[in-house]
Amino acid sequence: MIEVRGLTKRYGPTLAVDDLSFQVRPGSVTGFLGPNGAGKSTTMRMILGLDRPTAGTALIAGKPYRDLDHPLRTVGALLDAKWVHPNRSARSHLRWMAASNGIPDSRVDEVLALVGLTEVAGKKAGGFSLGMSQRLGLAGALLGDPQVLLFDEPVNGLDPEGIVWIRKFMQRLAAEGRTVLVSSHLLSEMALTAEHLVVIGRGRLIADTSVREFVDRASESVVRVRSPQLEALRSLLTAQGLTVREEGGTTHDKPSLTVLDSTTEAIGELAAQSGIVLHELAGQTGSLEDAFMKLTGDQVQYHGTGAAELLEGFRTAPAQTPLQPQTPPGYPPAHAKEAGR
Ligand SMILES: Nc1ncnc2c1ncn2[C@@H]1O[C@H](COP(=O)(O)OP(=O)(O)OP(=O)(O)O)[C@@H](O)[C@H]1O
Repeated sequence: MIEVRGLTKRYGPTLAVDDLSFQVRPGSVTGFLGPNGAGKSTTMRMILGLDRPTAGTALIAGKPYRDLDHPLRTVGALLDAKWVHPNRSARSHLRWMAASNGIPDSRVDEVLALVGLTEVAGKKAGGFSLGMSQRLGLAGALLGDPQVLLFDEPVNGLDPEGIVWIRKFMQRLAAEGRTVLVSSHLLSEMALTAEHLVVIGRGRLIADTSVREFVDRASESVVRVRSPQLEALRSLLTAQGLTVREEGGTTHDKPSLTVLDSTTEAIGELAAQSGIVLHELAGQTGSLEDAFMKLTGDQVQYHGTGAAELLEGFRTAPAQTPLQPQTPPGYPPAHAKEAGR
């Protein structure tokens, strides 16, 4: 279990994380979703004791990271997969990590097998592809067999095969009863990976909801309707206060109306009462972006930005910048304590 309460981080004039509260429960993958710069990495770094909050607390298994007796046995994290000594082999990298955390050597070969790196365990990690580096990072996160796992944009830059592998791996870890928090700026990826979503924008909580609910909101909202009496239908619907948009009307596509925030039942009955003939009446599965827009309208305005601008961040987000410092928890052991945090 991860519990974040009133978490706030200010970097000079930038409020990176703003009074954020949420819980991450065991047994399912929780997606931590937000556009680039929303504050996901900062939040994760505070949870992992790598950054000190300006206000608020982040607890893992009921304690701040710095108070954990065995950090690596409690929480594992994959922040930056390229954080390895390039001349070390995968096995010696993990052995060094295990030794400095009081974890028996035998666990190293177990985790190498878990992530499918046994055959290349003796090879220098510096020559690994991004996908292999991600697996090595995962092996490191799993060394202490922790119940809580955090992954920051784990599929960034991976090929489709690597993405599916990581996704299934995270789901398996959750199915074993672990608490899994995974950040992403991609709605579509999270819809496939996570069961629960914590959505943030500009450092603030926007939604804390199941993926199913999130998707349902999208599918409920839009109805497409065609009629030979399109103008009469449009007047009828707008008189009811509904938002109506005309679509199509090209040689390939007959004109239709898209009605927001209504149902096929309501529109069918209205049309029947007015004697309007319908040629098509279909509930449309809205995109996740539609659901996001619906869900965030007010909060987005609160931040003084348009929903479209925020969504633009989801669609055209540039590659993630590396985290600073690039140090996973437990490296070196009790480093947070030594730093006096
Ligand atoms: N060390 C730092 N010093 C100053 N500003 C920072 C620092 N780290 C993050 N920020 C700022 O805090 C805000 C949140 O950044 P953060 O990296 O947490 O967002 P994010 O959601 O993880 O996005 P990304 O996916 O791009 O990493 C941004 O405006 C960023 O520029």
